[in-house]
Amino acid sequence: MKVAIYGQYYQNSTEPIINDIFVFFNKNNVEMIIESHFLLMLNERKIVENKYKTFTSHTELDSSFDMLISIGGDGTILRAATLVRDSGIPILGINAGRLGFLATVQKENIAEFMQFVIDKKYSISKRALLSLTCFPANESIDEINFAMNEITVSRKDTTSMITIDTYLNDEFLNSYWADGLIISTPTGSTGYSLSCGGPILTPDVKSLVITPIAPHNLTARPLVVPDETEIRLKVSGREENYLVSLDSRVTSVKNESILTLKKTPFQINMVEIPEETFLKTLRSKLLWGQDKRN
Ligand SMILES: NC(=O)c1ccc[n+]([C@@H]2O[C@H](COP(=O)([O-])OP(=O)(O)OC[C@H]3O[C@@H](n4cnc5c(N)ncnc54)[C@H](O)[C@@H]3O)[C@@H](O)[C@H]2O)c1
Ligand SMILES: Nc1ncnc2c1ncn2[C@@H]1O[C@H](COP(=O)(O)OP(=O)(O)OP(=O)(O)O)[C@@H](O)[C@H]1O
Repeated sequence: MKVAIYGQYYQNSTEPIINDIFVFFNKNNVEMIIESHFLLMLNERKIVENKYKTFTSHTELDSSFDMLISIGGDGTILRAATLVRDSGIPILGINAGRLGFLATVQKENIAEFMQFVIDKKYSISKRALLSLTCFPANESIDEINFAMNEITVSRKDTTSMITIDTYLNDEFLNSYWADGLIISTPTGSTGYSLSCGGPILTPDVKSLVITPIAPHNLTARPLVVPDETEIRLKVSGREENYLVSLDSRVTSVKNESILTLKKTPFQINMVEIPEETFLKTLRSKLLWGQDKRN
């Protein structure tokens, strides 16, 4: 078995996690290829030896890898997705961060859960992604053009709201007057969209959610549409530019540009361990059932 190991940060809490993973994988003859910046961080702190092979970019991750293990929080998983791209390599998240909604393996259970990985006792949860075309073209979007959580347009350098003309499959939907608009995948429905009043979708639902951010049209509400819908946006406002984000990546786009959002032809494969299903994560991470009345 061959796995890629990726992390963004080093903290004191990293050492026991890395120890657990490395001891377990070495004992079970799993080949580990480590992202070069992460290995450098670990080498500097003398946590792992320098004997491991490394990778630096998505071009080196091919079908010979069985899995990518992401060590960190949800932000690290979103970055990991930009490494695997359309390769189909499944991602497993070990939560070294705070919430870890997508990073489902808790650091207390690493050896137990890695045994599931070796025994192939896991399922794959396919996550739909969104991509964006901008007219006129915008180079910084073209570089990594997909989002696993959401694509958001929002105001920039001003408190003044923006107007977002929105079309679904060429039919006019609405002109939102708001701080911004979120187009979320089912995966992203528990992220930013949820904070703005959007519904939670289970990961396998074939839909997108259009959620306005603080709309001044008080009747505007989150809307669920089929994920085959082509969504076109035209933003206008007092400033010359507005912000477009794809997950954690942000760029600036000129007013009146035409943005076209579509589901990507490929999906990201997330590893789902039997003990850590989406429904269990909902209960544990969103504290469902904590109300003492039931
Ligand atoms: N007000 C908000 O809730 C808000 C605002 C901006 C961005 N976000 C989310 O943060 C993501 C980017 O993450 P980051 O690490 O760069 O920013 P960050 O460091 O600000 O973290 C945002 C928080 O959102 C959580 N999160 C991210 N994706 C999630 C998901 N699919 N389900 C449940 N929780 C999720 C993370 O665990 C983290 O606690 C965005 O894609 C967006 O979904 C949320
Ligand atoms: N490899 C790591 N080792 C130790 N701590 C880490 C590691 N990666 C992330 N962290 C901790 O988790 C924090 C958040 O990480 P990350 O940006 O990946 O997630 P996030 O998007 O903020 O989501 P979450 O709320 O799930 O942590 C970091 O600031 C750091 O404190």
